[in-house]
Amino acid sequence: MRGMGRALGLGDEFFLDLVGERGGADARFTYYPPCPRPDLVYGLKPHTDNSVVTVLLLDRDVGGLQVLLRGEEWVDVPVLGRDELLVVVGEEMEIMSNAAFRAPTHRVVASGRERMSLVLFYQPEPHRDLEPAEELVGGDRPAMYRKLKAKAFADGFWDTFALGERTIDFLNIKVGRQQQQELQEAAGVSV
Ligand SMILES: O=C(O)CCC(=O)C(=O)O
Ligand SMILES: [Fe+2]
Repeated sequence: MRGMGRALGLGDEFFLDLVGERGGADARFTYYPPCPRPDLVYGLKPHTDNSVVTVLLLDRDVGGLQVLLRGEEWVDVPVLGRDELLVVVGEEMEIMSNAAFRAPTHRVVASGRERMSLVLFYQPEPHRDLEPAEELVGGDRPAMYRKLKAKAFADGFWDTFALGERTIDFLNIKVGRQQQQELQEAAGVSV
């Protein structure tokens, strides 16, 4: 997260300060049993993560994780035969960064071999407001998401996952063009 703040010219502590010190991380350990008909089912269906960032310890031997590129092409995350950590941007970072970073859709395809992964979903402190950082909102880049509590966002995840939607869409957080103009006018920014 330090690198992400630095990449946007906002300093190392920027995102760490926004999420707070007591945000914590949910851990998920997933065992994917060998699947006799991998052509019929997913290991894990397409989704975006409900996190600021997700850190995955991938199975060192068996692949299956794929990322959707440009909304059309599934690309395999390579298996390198050693312990690898992969950092995935979550939807909460997409909101905080005003879409400077976007949460990628990803899935796990089933295979005939067993597979394991260990995943940590880093969360903001639940009482924090989740909203585009004002440093990343300007005249030519209006706020793309409206404010809500981090806890309200986190609570939306399982319904969202069941429906196969993004939490941002399910909770209707995206701000339309008209609303962006109103918000900017209220903030005294000319459009
Ligand atoms: O098991 C994996 O490699 C990915 C797991 C994942 O995307 C998730 O738990 O959200
Ligand atoms: Fe995921």
